[in-house]
Amino acid sequence: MSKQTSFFTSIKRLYPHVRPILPRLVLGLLSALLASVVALSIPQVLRVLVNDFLKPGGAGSAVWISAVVILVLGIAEAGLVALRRQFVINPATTVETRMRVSLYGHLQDLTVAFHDRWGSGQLLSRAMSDLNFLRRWMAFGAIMLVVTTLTVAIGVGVMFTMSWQLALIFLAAALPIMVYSFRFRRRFSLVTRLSQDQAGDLATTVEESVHGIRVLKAFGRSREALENFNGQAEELRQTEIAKAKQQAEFSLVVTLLPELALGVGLVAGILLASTGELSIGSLVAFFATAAVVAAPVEFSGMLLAMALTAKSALDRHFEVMDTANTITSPSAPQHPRELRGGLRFEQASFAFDDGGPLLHDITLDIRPGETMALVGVTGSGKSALLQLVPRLYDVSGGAERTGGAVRIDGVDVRDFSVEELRTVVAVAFEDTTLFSSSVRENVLLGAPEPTEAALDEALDVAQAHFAYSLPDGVDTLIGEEGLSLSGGQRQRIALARAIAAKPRVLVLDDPLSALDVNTEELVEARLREVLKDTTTLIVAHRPSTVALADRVALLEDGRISDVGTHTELLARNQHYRFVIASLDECPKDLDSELERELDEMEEAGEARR
Ligand SMILES: Nc1ncnc2c1ncn2[C@@H]1O[C@H](COP(=O)(O)OP(=O)(O)OP(=O)(O)O)[C@@H](O)[C@H]1O
Repeated sequence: MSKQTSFFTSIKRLYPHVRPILPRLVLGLLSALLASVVALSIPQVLRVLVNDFLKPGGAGSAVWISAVVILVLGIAEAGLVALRRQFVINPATTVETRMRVSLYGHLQDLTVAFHDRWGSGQLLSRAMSDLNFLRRWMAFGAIMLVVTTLTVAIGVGVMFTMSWQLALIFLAAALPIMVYSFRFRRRFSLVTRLSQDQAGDLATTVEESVHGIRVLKAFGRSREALENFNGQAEELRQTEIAKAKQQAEFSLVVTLLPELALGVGLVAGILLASTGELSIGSLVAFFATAAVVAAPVEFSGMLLAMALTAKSALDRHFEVMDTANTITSPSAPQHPRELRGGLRFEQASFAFDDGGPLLHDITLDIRPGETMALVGVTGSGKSALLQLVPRLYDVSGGAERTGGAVRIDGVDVRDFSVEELRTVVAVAFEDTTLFSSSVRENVLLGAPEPTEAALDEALDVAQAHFAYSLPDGVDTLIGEEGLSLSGGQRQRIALARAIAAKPRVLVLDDPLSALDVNTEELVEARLREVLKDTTTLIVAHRPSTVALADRVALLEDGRISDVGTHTELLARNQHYRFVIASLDECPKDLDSELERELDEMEEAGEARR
């Protein structure tokens, strides 16, 4: 949670967004203000009517004229209120949309480490309900707060001109209201922020359970999920009740005190009128004005609550917007003299924000066009290491660059422009994400030339021919809103996406894990052809994936402990044998496998001679 800021410090930050629509907001404000002035002038018509005409011998036509004037003023007031709406609604929705788009853009820029820390529901509630509330506040709450304050100030001024004694009684009632408002502001700020955060957590729970619905059902946990949700929803309900109670208490005070003042004022007014110090017309006009002033005062509880909620929504918005993106392009990006795809880790170290050191002193050289498999026990940091290449995470050491480096053709990946780096490097993860669009758009997402031929080639290499048989072929909508694909199908589309990007460096995180053995063999055969010119770093969880590689790097205790061919490592590295033995479908007898591999190599050597 961010540090506490004052109301005006927070609201001031809205100004750059509001500046373009300021003229219309001012027009809206003027309309509302004029509506209040019109409302305040109605009692003055009454005053003139009572003082000058409602007496024996007074002109009867004056009553009709007054009625017509009051009617015209009433219509003018209604027209001005409608005009306020007209002026502000459109621009306020524009501000809301722009702020939402800039939030979305910033979320796209922010690092993966940021997204690891933030629950999706918290971001969702900021992008949707907080900004929605801000729009309503700009279009209504903020304007009415200014108008109300001015109406009360003008109204009290008018009341003073009519009777300073009665006006003082009203002012005396305002003092406790001000003290109470101050206390209310502090308590309400806390509770409104709590309710927004709880709503965000609730949204995260909904999102998680919708995504995990199969697991919840399969493990029969739907009931527990419901109980957990119920608990969270109940917490939010309690907070909302606390909010409503505080608002109700405030409304009680701001309604009761002016009414009390009205009662005391009535007695004092009659006394003053009986002594001739106050005319009957002024007394009537005073109370009519007091009624006009009391309405916005009673309204002020709601307006204050709205303003505090808007402040809290803005604070939540800027918590995200103020988070700096630490993975950015340098001011003077560098390019390799010749892009060949040589990938080098130089004493690279890495730790997740909330974890201890995971990788240290990683040194590994992958030649241009070489395919290197990365093998290590589960949790050893293979995926983390891969993600350093496209800078999904940066090596440790920050700006001082004390945590080693990852280089492509000699250039530190931090010296590339991020856009260029991500065209040089393409990735496919085991856990695939497809977007709600067609197969074609998913596959050609990063393709330099999004042609039909590129699509066909990528689908062919990834053995994703099934895409042509989908209801609308490659134009079938897939992803969350589209047709559900099997795990293996999804992986093949994700692999096709990485291939279609035609990268110099391909980073694959066990991308074949969900394929059956036959399909995997076919994909591997085609991949071998395609990978000839592409430097590839591939996490291998299966011996068959290891077989795809020219060499294998062994990740052990946070460093690369050995590099060599599969056969070399089998022959000399005990830990490698242990890791291979623990992989799925591993050959049970590694010694026989080693002998067989060596025989094959010997035969191949003799054949060449
Ligand atoms: N976003 C994260 N924040 C903090 N810690 C993480 C994060 N992702 C992974 N870890 C931790 O870092 C360690 C290495 O994770 P990583 O996924 O790189 O391992 P791996 O070798 O790829 O594992 P596997 O073979 O099971 O896929 C694990 O202990 C994991 O719990």
